[in-house]
Amino acid sequence: MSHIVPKLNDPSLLKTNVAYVNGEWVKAQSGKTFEVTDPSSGKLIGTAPDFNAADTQRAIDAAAAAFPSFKTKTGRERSKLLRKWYDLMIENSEDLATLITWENGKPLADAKGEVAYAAGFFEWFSEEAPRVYGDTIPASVPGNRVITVKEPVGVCGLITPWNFPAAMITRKIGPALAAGCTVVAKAPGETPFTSLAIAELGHRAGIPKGVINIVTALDNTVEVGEILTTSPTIKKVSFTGSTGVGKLLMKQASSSLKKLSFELGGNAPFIVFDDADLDVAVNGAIACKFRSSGQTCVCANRIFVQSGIYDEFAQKFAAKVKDFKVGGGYTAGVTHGPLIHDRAVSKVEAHVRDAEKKGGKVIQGGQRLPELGANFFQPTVITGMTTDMQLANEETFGPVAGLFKFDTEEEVVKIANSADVGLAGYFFSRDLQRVYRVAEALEVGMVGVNTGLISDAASPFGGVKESGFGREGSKYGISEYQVIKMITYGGMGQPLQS
Ligand SMILES: NC(=O)c1ccc[n+]([C@@H]2O[C@H](COP(=O)([O-])OP(=O)(O)OC[C@H]3O[C@@H](n4cnc5c(N)ncnc54)[C@H](O)[C@@H]3O)[C@@H](O)[C@H]2O)c1
Ligand SMILES: O=CCCC(=O)O
Repeated sequence: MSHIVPKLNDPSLLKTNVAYVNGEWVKAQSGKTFEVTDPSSGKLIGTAPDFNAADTQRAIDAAAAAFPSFKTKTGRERSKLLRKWYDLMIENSEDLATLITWENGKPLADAKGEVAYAAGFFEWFSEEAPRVYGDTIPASVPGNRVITVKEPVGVCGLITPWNFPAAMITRKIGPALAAGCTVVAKAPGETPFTSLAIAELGHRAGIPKGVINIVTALDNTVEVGEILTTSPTIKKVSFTGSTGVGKLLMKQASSSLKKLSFELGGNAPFIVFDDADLDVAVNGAIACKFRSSGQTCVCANRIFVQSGIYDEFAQKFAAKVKDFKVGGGYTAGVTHGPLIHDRAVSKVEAHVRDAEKKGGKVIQGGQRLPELGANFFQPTVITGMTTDMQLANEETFGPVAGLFKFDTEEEVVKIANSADVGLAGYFFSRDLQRVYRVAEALEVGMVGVNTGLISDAASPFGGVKESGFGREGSKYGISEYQVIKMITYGGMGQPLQS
Protein backbone atom coordinates (compact mmCIF):
# COMPACT_ATOMS: atom_id res chain seq x y z
CA MET A 1 0.00 0.00 0.00
CA SER A 2 1.46 3.38 -1.00
CA HIS A 3 1.19 6.32 1.34
CA ILE A 4 2.28 9.59 -0.19
CA VAL A 5 1.82 12.89 1.64
CA PRO A 6 1.80 15.45 -1.15
CA LYS A 7 3.25 18.92 -0.92
CA LEU A 8 1.40 21.97 -2.15
CA ASN A 9 3.27 24.81 -3.87
CA ASP A 10 1.06 27.10 -1.80
CA PRO A 11 0.37 25.34 1.52
CA SER A 12 -2.09 28.06 2.53
CA LEU A 13 -4.59 26.54 0.09
CA LEU A 14 -5.15 23.63 2.46
CA LYS A 15 -7.72 24.95 4.93
CA THR A 16 -8.19 22.60 7.86
CA ASN A 17 -10.57 23.11 10.81
CA VAL A 18 -12.18 26.13 9.18
CA ALA A 19 -14.94 26.91 6.73
CA TYR A 20 -15.61 30.14 4.81
CA VAL A 21 -18.37 32.47 6.04
CA ASN A 22 -18.83 36.17 5.32
CA GLY A 23 -15.33 36.49 3.89
CA GLU A 24 -13.68 34.91 6.93
CA TRP A 25 -12.28 31.53 7.88
CA VAL A 26 -14.26 30.27 10.87
CA LYS A 27 -14.56 27.18 13.06
CA ALA A 28 -17.81 25.47 14.05
CA GLN A 29 -19.19 27.24 17.13
CA SER A 30 -19.32 23.88 18.91
CA GLY A 31 -15.67 23.20 18.04
CA LYS A 32 -16.74 19.88 16.53
CA THR A 33 -14.71 18.58 13.60
CA PHE A 34 -14.63 15.48 11.40
CA GLU A 35 -11.78 13.60 9.80
CA VAL A 36 -11.07 13.55 6.09
CA THR A 37 -9.00 10.63 4.88
CA ASP A 38 -7.06 9.72 1.75
CA PRO A 39 -9.06 6.95 0.04
CA SER A 40 -5.84 5.39 -1.30
CA SER A 41 -4.12 4.93 2.04
CA GLY A 42 -6.87 5.46 4.60
CA LYS A 43 -4.58 7.99 6.31
CA LEU A 44 -5.79 11.26 7.76
CA ILE A 45 -5.49 14.34 5.54
CA GLY A 46 -6.91 16.75 8.10
CA THR A 47 -10.06 17.71 9.94
CA ALA A 48 -12.89 20.02 8.88
CA PRO A 49 -15.55 21.75 11.00
CA ASP A 50 -18.81 19.88 11.47
CA PHE A 51 -21.17 22.82 11.02
CA ASN A 52 -24.63 22.57 12.54
CA ALA A 53 -27.84 24.44 11.79
CA ALA A 54 -26.80 27.51 13.83
CA ASP A 55 -23.43 27.76 12.02
CA THR A 56 -25.20 27.40 8.69
CA GLN A 57 -27.73 30.08 9.66
CA ARG A 58 -24.82 32.53 10.06
CA ALA A 59 -23.73 31.73 6.53
CA ILE A 60 -27.28 32.22 5.25
CA ASP A 61 -27.49 35.58 7.04
CA ALA A 62 -24.18 36.64 5.49
CA ALA A 63 -25.39 35.68 2.01
CA ALA A 64 -28.65 37.56 2.60
CA ALA A 65 -26.78 40.68 3.73
CA ALA A 66 -24.53 40.58 0.67
CA PHE A 67 -27.35 40.04 -1.84
CA PRO A 68 -28.81 43.59 -2.23
CA SER A 69 -25.48 45.07 -3.21
CA PHE A 70 -24.21 42.13 -5.29
CA LYS A 71 -27.37 41.96 -7.37
CA THR A 72 -27.00 45.59 -8.39
CA LYS A 73 -23.49 45.12 -9.76
CA THR A 74 -23.51 45.19 -13.53
CA GLY A 75 -23.10 41.96 -15.44
CA ARG A 76 -19.74 43.24 -16.63
CA GLU A 77 -18.55 43.76 -13.03
CA ARG A 78 -19.59 40.24 -12.05
CA SER A 79 -17.96 38.95 -15.21
CA LYS A 80 -14.62 40.44 -14.22
CA LEU A 81 -14.78 38.81 -10.79
CA LEU A 82 -15.52 35.38 -12.28
CA ARG A 83 -12.78 35.81 -14.88
CA LYS A 84 -10.26 36.68 -12.17
CA TRP A 85 -11.37 33.61 -10.19
CA TYR A 86 -10.93 31.48 -13.33
CA ASP A 87 -7.40 32.87 -13.87
CA LEU A 88 -6.47 32.04 -10.25
CA MET A 89 -7.77 28.49 -10.61
CA ILE A 90 -5.63 28.01 -13.71
CA GLU A 91 -2.57 29.54 -11.98
CA ASN A 92 -3.08 27.20 -9.04
CA SER A 93 -4.17 24.18 -11.02
CA GLU A 94 -1.30 22.01 -9.86
CA ASP A 95 -2.24 22.50 -6.21
CA LEU A 96 -5.95 22.06 -6.87
CA ALA A 97 -5.24 18.80 -8.73
CA THR A 98 -3.05 17.64 -5.86
CA LEU A 99 -5.90 18.26 -3.42
CA ILE A 100 -8.42 16.45 -5.62
CA THR A 101 -6.21 13.37 -5.90
CA TRP A 102 -5.51 13.44 -2.18
CA GLU A 103 -9.09 13.48 -0.99
CA ASN A 104 -10.90 11.83 -3.93
CA GLY A 105 -8.25 9.34 -5.08
CA LYS A 106 -8.47 9.89 -8.85
CA PRO A 107 -5.13 9.80 -10.73
CA LEU A 108 -3.32 13.13 -10.95
CA ALA A 109 -3.79 13.41 -14.73
CA ASP A 110 -7.56 13.03 -14.28
CA ALA A 111 -7.49 15.55 -11.43
CA LYS A 112 -5.71 18.06 -13.69
CA GLY A 113 -8.41 17.46 -16.28
CA GLU A 114 -11.04 18.12 -13.64
CA VAL A 115 -9.44 21.44 -12.65
CA ALA A 116 -9.56 22.64 -16.26
CA TYR A 117 -13.18 21.45 -16.57
CA ALA A 118 -14.12 23.09 -13.25
CA ALA A 119 -12.41 26.41 -14.01
CA GLY A 120 -14.15 26.33 -17.40
CA PHE A 121 -17.49 26.98 -15.66
CA PHE A 122 -16.14 30.26 -14.23
CA GLU A 123 -14.78 31.21 -17.65
CA TRP A 124 -18.03 30.27 -19.38
CA PHE A 125 -20.28 32.12 -16.95
CA SER A 126 -17.98 35.15 -16.86
CA GLU A 127 -18.88 35.37 -20.55
CA GLU A 128 -22.62 34.87 -19.92
CA ALA A 129 -22.90 37.44 -17.09
CA PRO A 130 -22.88 40.54 -19.32
CA ARG A 131 -25.26 38.98 -21.84
CA VAL A 132 -28.51 38.69 -19.91
CA TYR A 133 -31.31 39.99 -22.09
CA GLY A 134 -35.04 40.45 -21.63
CA ASP A 135 -37.83 40.71 -24.20
CA THR A 136 -40.08 43.40 -25.55
CA ILE A 137 -43.49 41.86 -26.07
CA PRO A 138 -46.23 43.10 -28.41
CA ALA A 139 -49.16 43.51 -26.02
CA SER A 140 -52.71 42.45 -26.80
CA VAL A 141 -54.11 45.55 -25.07
CA PRO A 142 -53.87 48.84 -26.96
CA GLY A 143 -51.65 51.33 -25.14
CA ASN A 144 -49.86 48.69 -23.09
CA ARG A 145 -46.12 48.19 -23.49
CA VAL A 146 -44.65 44.99 -22.07
CA ILE A 147 -41.05 44.10 -21.31
CA THR A 148 -39.32 41.39 -19.29
CA VAL A 149 -36.20 41.60 -17.18
CA LYS A 150 -34.28 38.70 -15.68
CA GLU A 151 -33.49 39.10 -12.00
CA PRO A 152 -31.35 36.97 -9.69
CA VAL A 153 -33.54 34.62 -7.66
CA GLY A 154 -31.80 35.48 -4.35
CA VAL A 155 -29.77 33.50 -1.84
CA CYS A 156 -29.04 29.98 -3.10
CA GLY A 157 -28.30 26.79 -1.16
CA LEU A 158 -25.95 24.50 -3.08
CA ILE A 159 -25.14 20.87 -2.21
CA THR A 160 -22.51 18.90 -4.13
CA PRO A 161 -21.00 15.38 -4.12
CA TRP A 162 -17.44 14.09 -3.76
CA ASN A 163 -16.89 12.55 -7.20
CA PHE A 164 -15.90 15.86 -8.82
CA PRO A 165 -14.80 17.90 -5.81
CA ALA A 166 -14.04 20.97 -7.95
CA ALA A 167 -16.32 20.79 -10.99
CA MET A 168 -19.61 20.13 -9.20
CA ILE A 169 -19.26 23.26 -7.08
CA THR A 170 -18.01 25.61 -9.83
CA ARG A 171 -20.82 24.39 -12.10
CA LYS A 172 -23.26 25.85 -9.54
CA ILE A 173 -21.38 28.89 -8.19
CA GLY A 174 -20.44 30.14 -11.70
CA PRO A 175 -23.99 30.67 -12.98
CA ALA A 176 -25.30 31.75 -9.56
CA LEU A 177 -22.81 34.62 -9.34
CA ALA A 178 -23.19 35.49 -13.02
CA ALA A 179 -26.93 35.96 -12.38
CA GLY A 180 -26.27 38.13 -9.30
CA CYS A 181 -27.14 35.59 -6.59
CA THR A 182 -25.23 34.95 -3.38
CA VAL A 183 -24.64 31.40 -2.16
CA VAL A 184 -24.22 29.05 0.77
CA ALA A 185 -22.59 25.87 -0.53
CA LYS A 186 -22.32 22.70 1.52
CA ALA A 187 -19.13 20.91 0.53
CA PRO A 188 -19.14 17.09 0.49
CA GLY A 189 -17.91 15.57 3.75
CA GLU A 190 -15.55 13.21 1.92
CA THR A 191 -13.82 15.97 -0.08
CA PRO A 192 -14.21 19.40 1.55
CA PHE A 193 -10.68 20.70 1.03
CA THR A 194 -10.92 21.28 -2.72
CA SER A 195 -14.06 23.40 -2.25
CA LEU A 196 -12.36 25.38 0.51
CA ALA A 197 -9.25 25.97 -1.63
CA ILE A 198 -11.50 27.25 -4.43
CA ALA A 199 -13.15 29.59 -1.89
CA GLU A 200 -9.72 30.90 -0.89
CA LEU A 201 -9.03 31.68 -4.56
CA GLY A 202 -12.42 33.41 -4.76
CA HIS A 203 -11.40 35.51 -1.77
CA ARG A 204 -8.17 36.45 -3.53
CA ALA A 205 -10.14 37.28 -6.67
CA GLY A 206 -12.02 39.91 -4.67
CA ILE A 207 -15.45 38.29 -4.46
CA PRO A 208 -17.20 40.56 -1.92
CA LYS A 209 -17.72 39.20 1.59
CA GLY A 210 -20.87 37.18 2.07
CA VAL A 211 -21.32 36.45 -1.63
CA ILE A 212 -19.84 32.97 -1.33
CA ASN A 213 -20.04 30.94 1.86
CA ILE A 214 -18.77 27.37 2.07
CA VAL A 215 -19.95 25.22 4.96
CA THR A 216 -18.67 21.75 5.81
CA ALA A 217 -20.44 18.96 7.68
CA LEU A 218 -20.39 15.22 8.13
CA ASP A 219 -22.36 14.00 11.17
CA ASN A 220 -24.48 17.16 10.91
CA THR A 221 -25.20 16.76 7.19
CA VAL A 222 -28.91 16.12 7.69
CA GLU A 223 -29.50 19.21 9.85
CA VAL A 224 -27.48 21.40 7.49
CA GLY A 225 -29.51 20.01 4.56
CA GLU A 226 -32.69 20.71 6.46
CA ILE A 227 -31.92 24.35 7.10
CA LEU A 228 -30.71 24.92 3.54
CA THR A 229 -33.97 23.52 2.18
CA THR A 230 -36.38 25.07 4.69
CA SER A 231 -34.94 28.52 5.48
CA PRO A 232 -37.29 31.14 4.05
CA THR A 233 -34.24 33.28 3.23
CA ILE A 234 -33.04 30.73 0.69
CA LYS A 235 -34.93 31.07 -2.58
CA LYS A 236 -33.26 28.35 -4.62
CA VAL A 237 -31.66 24.97 -3.93
CA SER A 238 -29.40 23.25 -6.42
CA PHE A 239 -28.39 19.70 -5.51
CA THR A 240 -26.15 17.16 -7.20
CA GLY A 241 -26.16 13.69 -5.72
CA SER A 242 -28.22 10.54 -5.42
CA THR A 243 -31.86 10.27 -6.39
CA GLY A 244 -32.82 9.17 -2.87
CA VAL A 245 -31.37 12.25 -1.19
CA GLY A 246 -32.79 14.43 -3.99
CA LYS A 247 -36.31 13.21 -3.22
CA LEU A 248 -35.86 13.98 0.47
CA LEU A 249 -34.55 17.49 -0.22
CA MET A 250 -37.40 18.19 -2.63
CA LYS A 251 -39.91 17.22 0.02
CA GLN A 252 -38.20 19.49 2.55
CA ALA A 253 -38.01 22.40 0.09
CA SER A 254 -41.73 22.17 -0.65
CA SER A 255 -42.50 23.87 2.68
CA SER A 256 -41.37 27.18 1.19
CA LEU A 257 -41.77 26.37 -2.53
CA LYS A 258 -38.20 27.05 -3.54
CA LYS A 259 -36.91 27.09 -7.09
CA LEU A 260 -35.04 23.79 -7.52
CA SER A 261 -32.46 22.08 -9.72
CA PHE A 262 -31.68 18.42 -9.22
CA GLU A 263 -28.80 16.61 -10.91
CA LEU A 264 -29.34 13.07 -9.69
CA GLY A 265 -28.25 9.51 -10.35
CA GLY A 266 -28.16 7.75 -13.70
CA ASN A 267 -28.09 4.22 -15.11
CA ALA A 268 -26.68 5.03 -18.51
CA PRO A 269 -27.30 2.64 -21.40
CA PHE A 270 -24.34 2.30 -23.79
CA ILE A 271 -25.44 0.59 -27.02
CA VAL A 272 -23.13 -0.79 -29.71
CA PHE A 273 -24.88 -1.73 -32.96
CA ASP A 274 -23.48 -4.23 -35.49
CA ASP A 275 -22.81 -1.37 -37.92
CA ALA A 276 -20.59 0.58 -35.49
CA ASP A 277 -16.87 1.12 -35.95
CA LEU A 278 -15.83 -1.50 -33.41
CA ASP A 279 -12.55 0.10 -32.31
CA VAL A 280 -14.20 3.50 -31.86
CA ALA A 281 -16.93 1.83 -29.81
CA VAL A 282 -14.45 -0.09 -27.65
CA ASN A 283 -12.46 3.06 -26.92
CA GLY A 284 -15.65 5.00 -26.26
CA ALA A 285 -16.83 2.36 -23.80
CA ILE A 286 -13.49 2.32 -21.99
CA ALA A 287 -13.52 6.11 -21.58
CA CYS A 288 -17.18 6.24 -20.61
CA LYS A 289 -17.34 3.28 -18.23
CA PHE A 290 -14.05 3.69 -16.38
CA ARG A 291 -13.80 7.50 -16.05
CA SER A 292 -13.02 8.13 -12.35
CA SER A 293 -13.12 4.36 -11.84
CA GLY A 294 -16.78 4.32 -12.82
CA GLN A 295 -17.75 6.93 -10.26
CA THR A 296 -19.46 9.47 -12.48
CA CYS A 297 -23.17 9.92 -12.89
CA VAL A 298 -22.80 9.75 -16.68
CA CYS A 299 -20.65 6.59 -16.74
CA ALA A 300 -22.02 3.75 -18.86
CA ASN A 301 -23.80 1.41 -16.47
CA ARG A 302 -25.40 -1.09 -18.87
CA ILE A 303 -23.39 -1.93 -22.00
CA PHE A 304 -25.58 -3.50 -24.71
CA VAL A 305 -23.76 -5.08 -27.67
CA GLN A 306 -25.56 -6.46 -30.73
CA SER A 307 -25.18 -10.22 -31.14
CA GLY A 308 -23.14 -10.13 -34.40
CA ILE A 309 -20.21 -8.35 -32.76
CA TYR A 310 -20.72 -9.27 -29.11
CA ASP A 311 -17.84 -11.76 -28.76
CA GLU A 312 -15.32 -9.63 -30.64
CA PHE A 313 -16.31 -6.52 -28.68
CA ALA A 314 -16.02 -8.37 -25.36
CA GLN A 315 -12.58 -9.72 -26.21
CA LYS A 316 -11.17 -6.34 -27.38
CA PHE A 317 -12.77 -4.49 -24.47
CA ALA A 318 -11.47 -6.91 -21.83
CA ALA A 319 -7.96 -6.78 -23.33
CA LYS A 320 -7.89 -3.02 -22.84
CA VAL A 321 -9.18 -3.28 -19.28
CA LYS A 322 -6.45 -5.82 -18.50
CA ASP A 323 -3.87 -3.15 -19.41
CA PHE A 324 -5.13 -0.67 -16.79
CA LYS A 325 -2.74 0.13 -13.99
CA VAL A 326 -4.58 0.47 -10.69
CA GLY A 327 -2.93 2.26 -7.77
CA GLY A 328 -2.48 5.45 -5.78
CA GLY A 329 -3.28 8.58 -7.75
CA TYR A 330 0.19 10.11 -7.44
CA THR A 331 2.02 7.05 -8.79
CA ALA A 332 3.34 7.52 -12.32
CA GLY A 333 1.57 5.40 -14.90
CA VAL A 334 -1.47 4.71 -12.72
CA THR A 335 -4.62 4.91 -14.84
CA HIS A 336 -7.25 4.13 -12.19
CA GLY A 337 -7.40 4.94 -8.51
CA PRO A 338 -9.39 3.65 -5.53
CA LEU A 339 -13.08 3.99 -4.87
CA ILE A 340 -14.13 6.68 -2.42
CA HIS A 341 -14.83 4.46 0.59
CA ASP A 342 -15.61 0.97 1.80
CA ARG A 343 -19.37 1.30 1.20
CA ALA A 344 -18.66 1.95 -2.48
CA VAL A 345 -16.41 -1.13 -2.69
CA SER A 346 -19.04 -3.26 -0.99
CA LYS A 347 -21.71 -2.18 -3.49
CA VAL A 348 -19.43 -2.97 -6.43
CA GLU A 349 -18.57 -6.35 -4.96
CA ALA A 350 -22.24 -7.13 -4.33
CA HIS A 351 -23.11 -6.33 -7.96
CA VAL A 352 -20.34 -8.63 -9.23
CA ARG A 353 -21.31 -11.53 -6.94
CA ASP A 354 -25.00 -11.09 -7.81
CA ALA A 355 -24.21 -11.21 -11.54
CA GLU A 356 -22.10 -14.36 -11.08
CA LYS A 357 -24.85 -16.02 -9.09
CA LYS A 358 -27.34 -15.34 -11.88
CA GLY A 359 -25.15 -16.75 -14.65
CA GLY A 360 -22.80 -13.87 -15.57
CA LYS A 361 -19.18 -14.73 -16.35
CA VAL A 362 -16.37 -12.54 -15.03
CA ILE A 363 -13.82 -12.40 -17.88
CA GLN A 364 -11.61 -9.75 -16.28
CA GLY A 365 -11.05 -8.67 -12.68
CA GLY A 366 -13.85 -9.29 -10.21
CA GLN A 367 -11.99 -9.03 -6.90
CA ARG A 368 -10.88 -6.55 -4.28
CA LEU A 369 -7.20 -5.51 -4.30
CA PRO A 370 -6.32 -5.57 -0.58
CA GLU A 371 -2.60 -5.39 -1.33
CA LEU A 372 -3.21 -1.84 -2.65
CA GLY A 373 -5.59 -0.78 0.11
CA ALA A 374 -9.09 -1.28 1.46
CA ASN A 375 -10.79 0.81 -1.23
CA PHE A 376 -9.32 -0.76 -4.35
CA PHE A 377 -11.27 -3.07 -6.66
CA GLN A 378 -10.12 -4.64 -9.93
CA PRO A 379 -11.57 -3.09 -13.08
CA THR A 380 -14.02 -5.79 -14.04
CA VAL A 381 -15.73 -7.09 -17.18
CA ILE A 382 -18.71 -9.46 -17.01
CA THR A 383 -20.35 -11.15 -19.99
CA GLY A 384 -23.71 -12.89 -20.14
CA MET A 385 -25.51 -10.13 -18.29
CA THR A 386 -29.29 -10.33 -17.91
CA THR A 387 -31.88 -7.78 -16.92
CA ASP A 388 -32.74 -9.45 -13.60
CA MET A 389 -29.28 -8.65 -12.21
CA GLN A 390 -28.71 -5.82 -9.71
CA LEU A 391 -26.30 -4.06 -12.04
CA ALA A 392 -29.05 -3.78 -14.66
CA ASN A 393 -31.38 -2.02 -12.28
CA GLU A 394 -29.25 0.30 -10.17
CA GLU A 395 -26.24 2.52 -10.68
CA THR A 396 -23.10 0.53 -9.75
CA PHE A 397 -20.94 3.68 -9.45
CA GLY A 398 -17.77 1.64 -9.76
CA PRO A 399 -15.37 -0.06 -12.18
CA VAL A 400 -17.62 -2.89 -13.34
CA ALA A 401 -18.64 -3.26 -16.98
CA GLY A 402 -21.54 -5.64 -17.56
CA LEU A 403 -22.03 -6.63 -21.22
CA PHE A 404 -25.59 -7.46 -22.31
CA LYS A 405 -26.29 -9.14 -25.69
CA PHE A 406 -29.21 -7.90 -27.82
CA ASP A 407 -30.65 -8.67 -31.26
CA THR A 408 -32.82 -5.79 -32.46
CA GLU A 409 -32.90 -2.01 -32.22
CA GLU A 410 -36.48 -2.07 -30.98
CA GLU A 411 -35.62 -4.52 -28.19
CA VAL A 412 -32.57 -2.57 -26.97
CA VAL A 413 -34.27 0.83 -26.97
CA LYS A 414 -37.11 -0.65 -24.94
CA ILE A 415 -34.72 -2.10 -22.35
CA ALA A 416 -32.62 1.08 -22.27
CA ASN A 417 -35.76 3.12 -21.55
CA SER A 418 -37.06 0.77 -18.88
CA ALA A 419 -34.99 2.53 -16.18
CA ASP A 420 -36.68 4.97 -13.78
CA VAL A 421 -33.78 7.36 -14.32
CA GLY A 422 -32.65 9.07 -17.53
CA LEU A 423 -29.44 11.05 -17.31
CA ALA A 424 -27.07 10.10 -20.17
CA GLY A 425 -27.26 7.48 -22.92
CA TYR A 426 -24.76 6.51 -25.61
CA PHE A 427 -24.82 4.54 -28.82
CA PHE A 428 -22.48 3.67 -31.65
CA SER A 429 -23.68 3.26 -35.24
CA ARG A 430 -22.74 4.41 -38.72
CA ASP A 431 -26.28 4.27 -40.11
CA LEU A 432 -27.43 7.89 -40.38
CA GLN A 433 -31.14 7.14 -40.13
CA ARG A 434 -30.60 4.95 -37.09
CA VAL A 435 -28.47 7.69 -35.53
CA TYR A 436 -31.38 10.14 -35.69
CA ARG A 437 -33.98 7.55 -34.74
CA VAL A 438 -32.24 6.19 -31.66
CA ALA A 439 -31.05 9.62 -30.43
CA GLU A 440 -34.67 10.75 -30.50
CA ALA A 441 -36.00 7.54 -28.90
CA LEU A 442 -33.73 7.40 -25.85
CA GLU A 443 -35.40 8.75 -22.70
CA VAL A 444 -32.41 10.66 -21.31
CA GLY A 445 -31.29 14.27 -20.96
CA MET A 446 -27.98 13.78 -22.80
CA VAL A 447 -27.01 11.52 -25.70
CA GLY A 448 -23.51 10.65 -26.90
CA VAL A 449 -23.48 9.35 -30.49
CA ASN A 450 -20.22 7.64 -31.41
CA THR A 451 -18.55 9.15 -28.37
CA GLY A 452 -18.37 8.19 -24.72
CA LEU A 453 -17.40 11.62 -23.42
CA ILE A 454 -20.00 14.39 -23.51
CA SER A 455 -19.16 16.75 -20.64
CA ASP A 456 -18.40 20.33 -21.60
CA ALA A 457 -19.11 23.67 -19.93
CA ALA A 458 -20.70 24.76 -23.22
CA SER A 459 -23.25 21.90 -23.27
CA PRO A 460 -26.42 21.61 -21.17
CA PHE A 461 -25.96 18.97 -18.49
CA GLY A 462 -28.97 17.35 -16.84
CA GLY A 463 -31.47 14.55 -16.87
CA VAL A 464 -35.10 13.50 -17.21
CA LYS A 465 -37.28 11.12 -15.19
CA GLU A 466 -35.78 10.38 -11.74
CA SER A 467 -32.41 11.81 -12.80
CA GLY A 468 -33.92 15.17 -11.91
CA PHE A 469 -34.50 18.45 -13.69
CA GLY A 470 -32.72 21.67 -14.51
CA ARG A 471 -29.67 22.17 -16.70
CA GLU A 472 -26.14 23.16 -15.72
CA GLY A 473 -23.48 24.74 -17.94
CA SER A 474 -24.30 26.11 -21.40
CA LYS A 475 -26.45 29.10 -22.27
CA TYR A 476 -29.27 27.56 -20.19
CA GLY A 477 -27.36 27.21 -16.90
CA ILE A 478 -27.75 30.82 -15.79
CA SER A 479 -31.56 30.74 -16.08
CA GLU A 480 -31.68 28.27 -13.18
CA TYR A 481 -30.63 31.22 -10.97
CA GLN A 482 -32.92 33.85 -12.47
CA VAL A 483 -36.57 34.77 -12.32
CA ILE A 484 -38.35 36.56 -15.13
CA LYS A 485 -40.11 39.76 -14.16
CA MET A 486 -42.72 41.09 -16.57
CA ILE A 487 -43.42 44.82 -16.53
CA THR A 488 -46.52 46.24 -18.25
CA TYR A 489 -46.55 50.01 -18.85
CA GLY A 490 -50.14 51.15 -19.30
CA GLY A 491 -51.42 54.25 -21.07
CA MET A 492 -48.61 54.38 -23.57
CA GLY A 493 -48.87 55.05 -27.28
CA GLN A 494 -50.95 58.27 -27.12
CA PRO A 495 -50.67 60.53 -30.18
CA LEU A 496 -47.84 63.10 -30.17
CA GLN A 497 -48.86 66.43 -28.57
CA SER A 498 -48.80 69.21 -31.14
N1 LIG B 1 -26.58 14.20 -12.22
C1 LIG B 1 -25.41 14.69 -11.86
O1 LIG B 1 -24.97 15.72 -12.36
C2 LIG B 1 -24.59 13.98 -10.82
C3 LIG B 1 -23.25 14.35 -10.65
C4 LIG B 1 -22.49 13.69 -9.69
C5 LIG B 1 -23.06 12.69 -8.91
N2 LIG B 1 -24.35 12.37 -9.10
C6 LIG B 1 -24.94 11.29 -8.30
O2 LIG B 1 -24.52 11.36 -6.95
C7 LIG B 1 -24.44 10.06 -6.39
C8 LIG B 1 -23.08 9.85 -5.77
O3 LIG B 1 -22.81 10.78 -4.79
P1 LIG B 1 -23.12 10.51 -3.23
O4 LIG B 1 -23.14 9.07 -2.99
O5 LIG B 1 -22.23 11.34 -2.42
O6 LIG B 1 -24.60 11.07 -3.19
P2 LIG B 1 -25.39 11.58 -1.93
O7 LIG B 1 -26.74 11.93 -2.42
O8 LIG B 1 -25.29 10.65 -0.80
O9 LIG B 1 -24.59 12.89 -1.48
C9 LIG B 1 -24.47 14.03 -2.29
C10 LIG B 1 -24.29 15.25 -1.39
O10 LIG B 1 -25.45 15.39 -0.61
C11 LIG B 1 -25.11 15.44 0.76
N3 LIG B 1 -26.21 14.87 1.52
C12 LIG B 1 -26.49 13.58 1.76
N4 LIG B 1 -27.62 13.49 2.52
C13 LIG B 1 -28.06 14.76 2.73
C14 LIG B 1 -29.15 15.33 3.43
N5 LIG B 1 -30.06 14.60 4.05
N6 LIG B 1 -29.25 16.68 3.43
C15 LIG B 1 -28.35 17.44 2.79
N7 LIG B 1 -27.29 16.96 2.13
C16 LIG B 1 -27.15 15.63 2.09
C17 LIG B 1 -23.81 14.71 0.87
O11 LIG B 1 -23.11 15.12 2.02
C18 LIG B 1 -23.14 15.16 -0.40
O12 LIG B 1 -22.57 16.42 -0.21
C19 LIG B 1 -24.69 9.13 -7.55
O13 LIG B 1 -26.00 8.69 -7.53
C20 LIG B 1 -24.44 9.99 -8.76
O14 LIG B 1 -25.06 9.56 -9.93
C21 LIG B 1 -25.13 12.99 -10.01
O1 LIG C 1 -20.69 12.79 -12.03
C1 LIG C 1 -21.25 13.64 -12.61
C2 LIG C 1 -20.66 14.79 -13.29
C3 LIG C 1 -19.72 14.35 -14.32
C4 LIG C 1 -19.55 15.33 -15.42
O2 LIG C 1 -19.82 16.51 -15.26
O3 LIG C 1 -19.12 14.87 -16.47
